[in-house]
Amino acid sequence: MKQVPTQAPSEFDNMTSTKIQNKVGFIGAGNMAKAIGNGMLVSESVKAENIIISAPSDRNLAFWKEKGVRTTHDNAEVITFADIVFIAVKPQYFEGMIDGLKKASTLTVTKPMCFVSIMVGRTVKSVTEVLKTVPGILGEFEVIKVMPNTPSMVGMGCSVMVSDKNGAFTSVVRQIMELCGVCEDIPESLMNACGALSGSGPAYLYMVIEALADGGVKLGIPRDLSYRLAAQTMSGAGKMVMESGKHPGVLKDEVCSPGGSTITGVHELEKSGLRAGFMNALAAAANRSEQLG
Ligand SMILES: NC(=O)C1=CN([C@@H]2O[C@H](COP(=O)(O)OP(=O)(O)OC[C@H]3O[C@@H](n4cnc5c(N)ncnc54)[C@H](OP(=O)(O)O)[C@@H]3O)[C@@H](O)[C@H]2O)C=CC1
Ligand SMILES: O=C(O)[C@@H]1CCC=N1
Repeated sequence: MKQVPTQAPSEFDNMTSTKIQNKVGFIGAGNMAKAIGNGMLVSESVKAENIIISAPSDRNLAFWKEKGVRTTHDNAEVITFADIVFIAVKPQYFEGMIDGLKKASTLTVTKPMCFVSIMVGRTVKSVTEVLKTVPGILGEFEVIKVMPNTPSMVGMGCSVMVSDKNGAFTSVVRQIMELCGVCEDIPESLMNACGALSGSGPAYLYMVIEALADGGVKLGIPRDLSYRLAAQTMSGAGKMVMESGKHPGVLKDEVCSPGGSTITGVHELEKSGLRAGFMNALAAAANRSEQLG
């Protein structure tokens, strides 16, 4: 598929950089690790030499090597090097990853550490209990749960975080997430719901962009232009909700002239069950997160 060209300035251009001295590691080097790591690197808040990342294969490591980040296939090396370690593997692979750490004869750490779990479904308690079974992790550690999203890659991330307010690493982890966008504190009871909304949400909204663009193409708009118009319209509508202080229903009403074209389109969307579709999608995603935990 052709990439959608854009002239939009990066959100990173507006950021003031906060210097973070901690050594940060990632176990797992895929989409989400890249998105958070990119935020740290582009904002120049964490030096590349203070970051380490591991994955079993080389598939995703080239991206990091190019940026001067230390890479390894050994998860124990990440824990030995870093004091903040993001667990960025799929939840289904967590136990396998832990089994590897239990067997790692090179792993003996006594320093205070923080593990940031971004795994969908896994609770702070369950991650803490599993990490406690690793004999080489001998020091005190805290576990922070973060549910990020992939727009972190462009500084427009929306993360939620569950942490101990008095934890030694809480504020620096929040700072890291804020390098990639916004980060809200939530109670853990809302984690799967927030994951379904902001964690999974980009996928649903990309589908909306695709659908709007297809609608445009059907009406004769060239595809590239159609994607640009759809994406910018989505971005502008989000900004209006954030900045105007108006209820989204009021903003919708401002677009719908009486007897006009938009209300005619709104009627079709209501007939298609759009709102119920989104509500059902979020409920299904939250339910699946629960199962994965
Ligand atoms: N993608 C998203 O939008 C979001 C994802 N998340 C969470 O983030 C986590 C990662 O997801 P995502 O980045 O999309 O997944 P990816 O599949 O893109 O990446 C997973 C990474 O884990 C690596 N991996 C697999 N097994 C191990 C292991 N034993 N030790 C070390 N690394 C391992 C893979 O290695 P290799 O490179 O060799 O394949 C890969 O680099 C998941 O837990 C997910 O729930 C949370 C919010 C949003
Ligand atoms: O689909 C998933 O499992 C992950 C969690 C939130 C977004 N992606």
